[in-house]
Amino acid sequence: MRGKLIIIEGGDGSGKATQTAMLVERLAAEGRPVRSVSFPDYDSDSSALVKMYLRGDFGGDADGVNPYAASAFYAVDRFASYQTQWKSFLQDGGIVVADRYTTSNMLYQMIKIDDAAAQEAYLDWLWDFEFGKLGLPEPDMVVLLDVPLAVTERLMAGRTGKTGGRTGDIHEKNEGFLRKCHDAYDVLAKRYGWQRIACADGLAMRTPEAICDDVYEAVRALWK
Ligand SMILES: Nc1ncnc2c1ncn2[C@@H]1O[C@H](COP(=O)(O)OP(=O)(O)O)[C@@H](O)[C@H]1O
Ligand SMILES: Cc1cn([C@H]2C[C@H](O)[C@@H](COP(=O)(O)OP(=O)(O)O)O2)c(=O)[nH]c1=O
Repeated sequence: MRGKLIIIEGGDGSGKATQTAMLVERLAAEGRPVRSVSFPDYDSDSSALVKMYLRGDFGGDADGVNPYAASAFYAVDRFASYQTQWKSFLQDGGIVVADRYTTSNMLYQMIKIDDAAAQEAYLDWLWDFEFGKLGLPEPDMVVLLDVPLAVTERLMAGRTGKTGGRTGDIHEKNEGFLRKCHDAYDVLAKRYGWQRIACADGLAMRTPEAICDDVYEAVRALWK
């Protein structure tokens, strides 16, 4: 029987890597077969075009890079990861916890499009492309780490990019991007029924443990 695919989604620095690791640890402690994956898969050659994109090789302004092309770079990176690393694990009943997934394309690429009807068309295309045409598995649950914009900005200060650019990737350079992302959360969380987890109390982050408790509670519904 197929296992479960759980996505941990959120803005840059929202705690995805932290919560992914904590959730995996908790599920493993219950004796469940579980592993994590992370996208982009920077360790794999399949992320080459994503790295070129984030470095600015197709243009230093992310808004100027065709969202369909950029989506395809990330989607084929996921395809390579799925086929070579975790397809059989999931199909044999394993639980896969993913730090980012198709949901990140929904967020970061959709916001390059201004027109609402064109955004809808993009989302429909993306769903069909990744889950239909490429045959990637649809998530069983998407957990959105909900961090207010002001808190995100504070957390991100001082972080450096992972893709080799001295000042971070082209998304991080684009200030408007962060705000647009937060606005898009609402739309996407409602449209796709994502589980929102409040990660801050006012301007302060809640502890990773408190957030993990809420993530775990949400995820438990998958086995009820
Ligand atoms: N609940 C939290 N409160 C304070 N700091 C946190 C919390 N969760 C994560 N962090 C820290 O914030 C930074 C970004 O976290 P990380 O899990 O790498 O986020 P992401 O994967 O979303 O970029 C790290 O330095 C991490 O230790
Ligand atoms: C996985 C994925 C990431 N992205 C974007 C989100 C980030 O801005 C960028 C790099 O992802 P990531 O390295 O996870 O960013 P960060 O560590 O800054 O949180 O790629 C997409 O646009 N589509 C995708 O499918």
